[in-house]
Amino acid sequence: MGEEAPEVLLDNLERNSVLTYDSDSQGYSSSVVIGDKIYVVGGSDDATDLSISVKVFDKLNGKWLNPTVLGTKPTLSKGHSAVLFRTDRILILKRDSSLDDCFWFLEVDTPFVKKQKELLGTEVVAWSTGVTGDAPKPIVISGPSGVGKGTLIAKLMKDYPTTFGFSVSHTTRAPRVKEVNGVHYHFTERSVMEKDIREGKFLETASVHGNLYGTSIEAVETVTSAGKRCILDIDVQGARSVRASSLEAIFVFVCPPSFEELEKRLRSRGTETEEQVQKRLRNAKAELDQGRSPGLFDHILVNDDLEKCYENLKKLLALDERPEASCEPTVENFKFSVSHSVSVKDQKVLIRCKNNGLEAETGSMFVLDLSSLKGGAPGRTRGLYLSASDSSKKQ
Ligand SMILES: Nc1nc2c(ncn2[C@@H]2O[C@H](COP(=O)(O)OP(=O)(O)O)[C@@H](O)[C@H]2O)c(=O)[nH]1
Ligand SMILES: Nc1ncnc2c1ncn2[C@@H]1O[C@H](COP(=O)(O)OP(=O)(O)O)[C@@H](O)[C@H]1O
Repeated sequence: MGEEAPEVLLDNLERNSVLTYDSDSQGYSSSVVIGDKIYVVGGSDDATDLSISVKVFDKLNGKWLNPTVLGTKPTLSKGHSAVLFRTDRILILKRDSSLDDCFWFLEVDTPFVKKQKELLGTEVVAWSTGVTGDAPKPIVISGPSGVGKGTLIAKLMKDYPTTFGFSVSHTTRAPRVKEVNGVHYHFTERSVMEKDIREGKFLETASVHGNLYGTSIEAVETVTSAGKRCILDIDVQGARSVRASSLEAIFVFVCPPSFEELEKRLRSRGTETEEQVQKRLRNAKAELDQGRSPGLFDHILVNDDLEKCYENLKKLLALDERPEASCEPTVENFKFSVSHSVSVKDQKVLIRCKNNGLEAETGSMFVLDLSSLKGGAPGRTRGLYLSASDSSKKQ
């Protein structure tokens, strides 16, 4: 990468505006000026990498910065528009893409990105997929070892396979006999996991019973991209981290009816050595105290009779009223067919779609309302509302 900004950028520095252009070598790129930096989004330097690239140019010292790019990147498209939103993120609208792949946010100065800049000591940007509607909240389930979290989650997944998806954590602990890599956990070497943590791939991590555990951003996105509600089985430290993150979730703590019963279940499961059982029981005492501490968990369930506890879990997830929770788009069969132009006003993005080869008047207009945005990196940006504007209804 050269040290000089492309001419096309320099021409537009003063206007602080978005520029979108076609380039033979790089495909479709756009640049957005924010403060002293220019964010160039689009194209790819590497023919094997099919994701949209991001470059950052520092106007103060005239140098390109090499940003750490976090989150799942959007794939290259036939073009896109880029608009600055709330001074800390850029909304990318991909052309010719379906509703679930159309809206992306490149966060450049959100609280999450600021924190990652401090942690990593580099320039950081983070991608977050935009989703229409208010997707159902993920569910965090915590509780001491042997209390029955896995049993309850397995029942939920079996009864509602299209509604729920399990966030497959990474761990450095050894697999148990019946555990499958990639299904129950991603079993990982400590050195690999530590490297991934440094690279910002995790939503949260914790050291539990002497091993590292963590929820990767990808684990959550795999579930949500499949249109399912994410279930996280994580310890109390992890729950605390998720509480502090932008992933708005429902937090459920599962308690045993007694400590003796917990010990009995843990031993009868037969998956741990005596030494490991002792360690888990010691940790259980602290976890039970923390689980009951105010403000962390929304619900506490006592898992005495399994069926009763399962019914209570379903009730609090409102499954009896809303069996197939979904996040229906507000505009059906939406697709930016060929090209579009955008403008932003009062947290609303006006999108003018042009039909193939026809006059602009025959296109359609949509309004993307961003006033109820929630979430964001790491994870998805929810609460986008798309509606057809009056002029498009006339057609
Ligand atoms: N923070 C965090 N905790 C996790 C994660 N995955 C699993 N755990 C927790 O790690 C603890 C030990 O899990 P595991 O070794 O499967 O044993 P089990 O709870 O006895 O079945 C449990 O409290 C899990 O909830 C994760 O990704 N992050
Ligand atoms: N309500 C319950 N009553 C009796 N045994 C239970 C109950 N819930 C779970 N178990 C059993 O307790 C053991 C531990 O459950 P598991 O789901 O593995 O716990 P966790 O995932 O919280 O470590 C398993 O053998 C499971 O079959």
